[in-house]
Amino acid sequence: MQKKLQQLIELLPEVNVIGTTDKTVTDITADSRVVQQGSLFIALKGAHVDGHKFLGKAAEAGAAAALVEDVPTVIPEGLTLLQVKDVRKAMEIIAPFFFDYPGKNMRMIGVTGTNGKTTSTNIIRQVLKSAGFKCGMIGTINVLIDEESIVSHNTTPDVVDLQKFLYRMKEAGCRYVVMEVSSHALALKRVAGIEYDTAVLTNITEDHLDFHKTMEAYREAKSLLFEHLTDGEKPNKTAVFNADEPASKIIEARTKAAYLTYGMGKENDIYPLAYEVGAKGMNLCLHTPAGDMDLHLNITGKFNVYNVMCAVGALLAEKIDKVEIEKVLNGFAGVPGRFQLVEAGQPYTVIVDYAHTPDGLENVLNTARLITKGRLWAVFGCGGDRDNKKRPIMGGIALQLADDVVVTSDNPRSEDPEKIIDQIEVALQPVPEGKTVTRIADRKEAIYYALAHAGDKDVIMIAGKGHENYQILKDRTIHFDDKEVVEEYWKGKKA
Ligand SMILES: CC(=O)N[C@H]1[C@@H](OP(=O)(O)OP(=O)(O)OC[C@H]2O[C@@H](n3ccc(=O)[nH]c3=O)[C@H](O)[C@@H]2O)O[C@H](CO)[C@@H](O)[C@@H]1O[C@H](C)C(=O)N[C@@H](C)C(=O)N[C@H](CCC(=O)O)C(=O)O
Ligand SMILES: Nc1ncnc2c1ncn2[C@@H]1O[C@H](COP(=O)(O)OP(=O)(O)OP(=O)(O)O)[C@@H](O)[C@H]1O
Ligand SMILES: N[C@H](CCC[C@H](N)C(=O)O)C(=O)O
Ligand SMILES: [Mg+2]
Repeated sequence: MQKKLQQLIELLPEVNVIGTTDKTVTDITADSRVVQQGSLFIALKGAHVDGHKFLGKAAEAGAAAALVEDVPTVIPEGLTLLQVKDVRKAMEIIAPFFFDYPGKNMRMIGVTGTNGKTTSTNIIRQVLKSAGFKCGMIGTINVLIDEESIVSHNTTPDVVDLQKFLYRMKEAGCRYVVMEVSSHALALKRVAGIEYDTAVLTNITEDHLDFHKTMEAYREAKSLLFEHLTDGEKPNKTAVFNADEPASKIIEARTKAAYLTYGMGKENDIYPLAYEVGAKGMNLCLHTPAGDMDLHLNITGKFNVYNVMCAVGALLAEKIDKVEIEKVLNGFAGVPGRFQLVEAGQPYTVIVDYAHTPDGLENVLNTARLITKGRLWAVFGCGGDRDNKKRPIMGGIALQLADDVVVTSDNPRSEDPEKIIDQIEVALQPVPEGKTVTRIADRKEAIYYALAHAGDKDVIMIAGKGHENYQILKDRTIHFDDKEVVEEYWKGKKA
């Protein structure tokens, strides 16, 4: 992929060019560490550092030009500067153009909502693959360029990385892309230049208020996916809504696209005729416009009934065969770290789950209660540098729904772990008779405590970090994996 620098300059309405323009741009990036010979380096002012600091490094690495807001006193030799008022706006224009708008050549399915995106997108991808389509996927755990897996840093990457991934997917022959579209991505326009074919809403519950400030602003960000669905040239757009999510009605009124609804009520296009939740799976009979589906799933919980309906909605919007959907759903093994049972030879049940929001925690504890014959344990914490309003709410939910609560650390990031726990603990008192609350900041010790004190019939829910194999501390990131901690404990016990 390459473009003449002059072509990029012509895209920008107001630009001050310093240096020669007769150059070829071979790549674009906002990270000086990956600049190659001929790259256009985009200097972004980030939350931690100003990308303008790295103009020298970019030039040394061979950058042909740089997109900047500020012109340095000493311009690195050989670097052409494109000075604009707003680098982010310019980047939203340049990135999709540079990669020839790859989203136009593939069917794009975007899934937004607070919880359930990773689960639903994984189901959708597996069905599309099984139906014979090469498929790209972008989400919290990984980016998949057909079968090639790349570990994710964000749920939805920034505009340049996103367009680069889409380009690689197009080159790999992908017919479909299914992606998680986070509210950050919508608010920060990371998805600029993408025209979706099918847009899906899971739910909107409390999270990310550090960023959006109010639930209304959070909903408005999610709404953008649907409001802009019919912009552009692609035909046959469909929105898929969770009718049990109150925000759906508001958003529905704002989209001009045709839509499908799913929910518990019979007035919806997709609804359950019956379901039965078990420890390791569930039976689900689903009414759909393509006929009833008889499903025997390896994932469980009412929240997963919603995720299945959401995925089925997207797949039917894409006119995928019902038989194919049923076949794949019946074999779907679940997503790592989502209600994942850990088998380490222990007498009780241990579940690792990614619940890091009040709604997520409530759902998984309610589901776990259905399969608990003894006491229900909740081991959890809350992430640092994230919405702190959710902390006492999650504390209250844990105390209400579990018998034994062990409050610990999640990813403390730059915050003091003890102070985060203080904010959760506000809601962990008074402790009702028959329940216990234990505070252990060290996550490994907290998990060990639950493992050492649980009875044979108990269920231990270790929530918040799911698939994550790291813990982000103030000064460093360490290897940490909830599942491994459980396995190590039991290995030691048996030795
Ligand atoms: C608050 C936020 O969104 N931050 C994102 C932002 O980072 P930042 O502003 O801190 O960047 P920075 O470190 O200050 O660097 C500024 C610029 O200098 C560049 N740089 C930096 C160092 C260097 O040596 N050379 C260099 O060029 C960086 O590449 C960057 O372009 O730009 C980075 C690169 O695109 C993102 O990875 C990063 O997401 C961080 C990791 C993050 O935690 N984001 C969360 C809040 C987020 O976006 N979450 C949503 C929702 C999650 C969900 O609910 O599923 C998501 O979509 O992930
Ligand atoms: N439909 C749902 N409704 C409520 N909670 C859910 C739902 N699906 C999953 N959960 C809970 O949320 C957790 C995260 O699920 P998942 O990873 O599918 O969501 P996500 O939207 O991708 O999350 P993230 O925004 O962090 O990427 C699960 O581990 C479970 O606890
Ligand atoms: N995508 C979410 C994941 C949170 C996971 C949890 N373990 C935490 O660190 O808070 C976020 O960045 O807010
Ligand atoms: Mg996700």
